Order: sequence, then structure tokens, then C-alpha cells
Amino acid sequence: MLEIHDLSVKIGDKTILKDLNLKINEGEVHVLFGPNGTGKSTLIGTILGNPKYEVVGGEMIFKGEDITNLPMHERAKRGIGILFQTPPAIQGVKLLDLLKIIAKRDEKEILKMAKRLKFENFLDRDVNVGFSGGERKKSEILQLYAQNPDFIMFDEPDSGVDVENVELIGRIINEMLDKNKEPDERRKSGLIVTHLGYILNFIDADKAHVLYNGKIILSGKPKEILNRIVEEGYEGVYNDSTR
Ligand SMILES: Nc1ncnc2c1ncn2[C@@H]1O[C@H](COP(=O)(O)OP(=O)(O)OP(=O)(O)O)[C@@H](O)[C@H]1O
Repeated sequence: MLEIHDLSVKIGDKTILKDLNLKINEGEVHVLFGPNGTGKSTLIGTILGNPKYEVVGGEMIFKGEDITNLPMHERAKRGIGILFQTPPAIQGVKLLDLLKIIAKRDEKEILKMAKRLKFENFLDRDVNVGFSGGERKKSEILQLYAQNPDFIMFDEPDSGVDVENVELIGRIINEMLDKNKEPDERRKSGLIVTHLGYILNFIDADKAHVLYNGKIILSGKPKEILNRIVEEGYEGVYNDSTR
């Protein structure tokens, strides 16, 4: 679904990502770990097409098409979606009205999902205005569910969410990524940035990567990678990778 070849990205005159390679097949969910400031949000923003990030080398191929120079809305049209770390509030727009505009699913399905998220009482409120951290996450999940993109990036879906809701959100993300279907019926793919990995108890992730100083230094099974990070720290993992 998504192939990234030798991607290098700058912000201003600072190079953040260096010759990065990543391949996420249809039906796969990948996890991205890495210390603060290492370029995780930069990678997500670059895939999304945020003009703040300047691609100075390499290419991004999505569903066989080179999207490296496509504007953001064209990428969204092709099925790239995101759950932001800190989503914006939209004064004067009711959540239900926004959902109706962006929906690629039946309204009944969306209302059912709102109930599952225990969020039906928020549909008449302005989008994200005065919402708590966890409520914003639910609002964004509901918007993503309505949009139904094929490739979804999650930037710290567990930040600011309590234990009970991490489980609920994790299970819903798992379903949105087709993980409750048989492997050969899965059509969605995802990339999840998480610091603590707790949400991975509820999401069936296929592969994890460690991003360090703008490069992927290690890839493997999510639980094994997480254990290594906990045991050795990022610096230890990096030192091992250079031996
Ligand atoms: N506008 C900017 N000007 C200069 N440097 C920037 C700018 N925006 C981001 N950076 C730098 O780019 C680097 C990568 O940032 P990025 O947000 O991608 O890291 P991250 O891995 O997502 O970090 P975190 O885990 O803390 O969210 C950081 O050193 C950051 O300071």
C-alpha cells in the first residue's frame, strides 16, 4: 500500500529524516517507536503532505502512485487519514454536522460507533471545543471512522487517555484496521506512533520500527522491539545496531 524509498526531509535548513525506507503492505499495521525529537511526527506529516516538511530526496508511492509532490487534500482523497496528537477545535461547527459532511459511511453506522465510544452526547457540541484530552481523541476516532480511509496514521492515540478508554479506543482502532477480519480479507493499513506501547495490548500490530536520529535503526516484532527498548533504552538499541 505504501512504499517509502530513501526519503530525506528538511525543516528550514535542518535535515530531520535521512534516506529513510519503509514498506507497509495492504492489511498490515506498523508501529513507530523513537525518542523525543527524532522525527516521528515529521515522517507522519511528510506522508500526509504538510508543506512545513520539505522533501529533499527520495519518493513515496501510495497504491502504486507517486504521491511525493501531491498536495495534502489529494492524498486525503486517495485514502490517507490521520489521528492527530493535538487536534484543533472548530468553533461554530457541530460534531454531527461535520460527520455528515465527511462521511463515507452510512449515518446509522456512525451513530452506532458514537454509542460504542460512549460519545453520543457530544454530537451536538462544537467540534473539540472544551473537550478534554480523552474526549478529543474520541471525537477524532469518530471522524476517522466516518471518513473510512484506507491508510490511517495514529500519532500517539493513547496520550491523555485513561486505562479504560485506551482499551476501548485500542479495540476500535484494531477493527478500523480490519484486524477482526481474516488476513486475506484485510484491506486497510496503519502506522501507529506510540511512546508507551500500552495500546498495543489491544491492537494486533504486525511490525515495529525504531526511528533514531532520522533513520530506522531496527525493525521486528512489536513486543520484542518494545522489550528491547525497555531493557536497553534507545541509546542501547542504537549502539547494538552499529556493532
Ligand atoms: N519549525 C521547526 N524548526 C526547526 N526545527 C523543527 C521545527 N519543527 C520541528 N523541528 C525539529 O525537528 C525534530 C523532529 O521533530 P518531530 O516532531 O518530528 O519529533 P518526534 O520524534 O515526533 O518527537 P516527540 O516524540 O517529542 O513527539 C526536532 O528536533 C524538532 O525540534
